[in-house]
Amino acid sequence: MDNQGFDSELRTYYNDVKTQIKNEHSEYIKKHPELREILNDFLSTVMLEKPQDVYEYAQQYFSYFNIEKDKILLKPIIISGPSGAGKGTLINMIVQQHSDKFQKSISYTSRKPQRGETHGVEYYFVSREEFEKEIAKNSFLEFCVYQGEYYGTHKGKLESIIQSCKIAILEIDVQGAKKVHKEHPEWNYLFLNAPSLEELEKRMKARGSQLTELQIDERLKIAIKEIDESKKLGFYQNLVNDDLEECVEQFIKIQKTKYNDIKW
Ligand SMILES: Nc1ncnc2c1ncn2[C@@H]1O[C@H](COP(=O)(O)OP(=O)(O)OP(=O)(O)O)[C@@H](O)[C@H]1O
Repeated sequence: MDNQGFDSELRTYYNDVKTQIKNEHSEYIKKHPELREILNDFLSTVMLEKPQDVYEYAQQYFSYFNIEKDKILLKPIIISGPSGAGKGTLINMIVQQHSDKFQKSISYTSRKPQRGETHGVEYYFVSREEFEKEIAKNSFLEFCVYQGEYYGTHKGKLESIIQSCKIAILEIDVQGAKKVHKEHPEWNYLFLNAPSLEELEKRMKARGSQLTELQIDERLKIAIKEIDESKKLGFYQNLVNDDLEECVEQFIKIQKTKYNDIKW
């Protein structure tokens, strides 16, 4: 390439950056002799076995490093259900009572925190720009726009729950769950409902945040649609939240049958 057009100051700058990166890299390699070992071993076995599909071979070869002795990675649970069914209440109760087994997956959102909300508790509150950067990096398992704001499940955050050997619980609406199911049909999907539409309406009205009659009507219409669609999808296990204590018990009973390789 002809470098003559380069401004000399810019060239010096680039050279400095290049040297700096080179130094950083060699320092890192010096600190991690295992890197050379791993790569040498990998190349040697590739030369030895000469696989047809090197990508597939590499995937299998390196998956060995994920296996920690006795470490059991548990499938997440996706909970959907109409507004007012008690998803949030149920999840909080489960996580409080069984903190050794379950952990709530906290979503990212671009909306501003409301009074009393804390970053990392209700949501990870990020700016719209940060959220969009993460979308570009394909960091979300699923995301949606609700009332003009982004909401999504960050793969990295979810992975760290899975790696801690806990069952991650994700609250995701039916549309989001549909997307996740396409990628992970083996995960567990639970549809929580109130015992009746009347009870659903009662709970919506009883909630702190005052909803207008119109908003409640709107939510009930969406609820009917969601209940209908959940039945058609066929991958949900149904759970009715009538008495909360009983619902928690029922939830645990279901999970005992699904996760029988852990101590209950
Ligand atoms: N078993 C129950 N019996 C009576 N009330 C309940 C029960 N479970 C939850 N509730 C109440 O119903 C209301 C809605 O609960 P919650 O906010 O957990 O619902 P949600 O499904 O998470 O709704 P949204 O999707 O709108 O956030 C709350 O006031 C909660 O205290």
